[in-house]
Amino acid sequence: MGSVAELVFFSGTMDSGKSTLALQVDHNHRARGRRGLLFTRDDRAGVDVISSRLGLRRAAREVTAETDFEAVVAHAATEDGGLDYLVCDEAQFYRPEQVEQLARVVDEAGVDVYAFGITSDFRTRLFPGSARLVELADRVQVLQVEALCWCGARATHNARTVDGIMVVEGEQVVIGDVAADAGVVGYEVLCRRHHMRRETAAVASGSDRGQLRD
Ligand SMILES: Nc1ncnc2c1ncn2[C@@H]1O[C@H](COP(=O)(O)OP(=O)(O)O)[C@@H](O)[C@H]1O
Ligand SMILES: Cc1cn([C@H]2C[C@H](O)[C@@H](COP(=O)(O)O)O2)c(=O)[nH]c1=O
Repeated sequence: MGSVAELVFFSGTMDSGKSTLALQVDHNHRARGRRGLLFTRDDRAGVDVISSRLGLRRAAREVTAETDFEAVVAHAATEDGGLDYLVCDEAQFYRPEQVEQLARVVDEAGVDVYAFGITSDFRTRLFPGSARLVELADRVQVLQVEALCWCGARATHNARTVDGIMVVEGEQVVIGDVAADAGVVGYEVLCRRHHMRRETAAVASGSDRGQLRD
């Protein structure tokens, strides 16, 4: 507020509180009279919504491949009295060009951008949108709440399971959840050691469903 605008990337594994923090940041800025917009892409709960596992939920604008953030901000400046900040959830799914637009929104229009997303996919590879955010952000902030691996260590990586078995091949984007009843495709957060060993909680407990898939 009154200071130089920033592009901040809040990064963490799945289930580390990113969407909760996104809605808290929006709440705090809005409470002080700042004008902002919420964006997301492919939230688990559906389109046009940011949802947190703590139960918070707010309407948001759905980002598509066509979304042009500079145009949105320019339009708001002429029609709606301008914007002070953008909150951008699921930013890993944004196109690198859209992240560049966000950087220009900060530098040329003085609008703060708070982006939230996972850095790497189930193969431990960077999402293109997250890579661009790491490259361009003024600050990359790791979430304070530590998601934990089944062994108790800090979870740093996201594993994907298909029918309960960890996989390392497949489409980069498959919307899903970490809940035990997540469906055919699920996710589990692990420490690096157990991600590299492909040891999910089910494998560690020796359950039938927790076998290794070649
Ligand atoms: N029943 C619960 N009680 C307390 N905290 C919870 C509960 N369910 C989820 N959480 C918290 O919410 C976090 C997930 O928040 P969320 O914003 O949905 O994460 P992300 O967007 O990073 O996937 C969990 O790490 C946990 O701290
Ligand atoms: C690891 C990984 C995740 N996804 C998807 C799964 C979820 O829909 C989102 C992450 O949401 P969250 O709010 O951070 O829990 O990303 C994916 O498509 N591909 C992956 O490799």
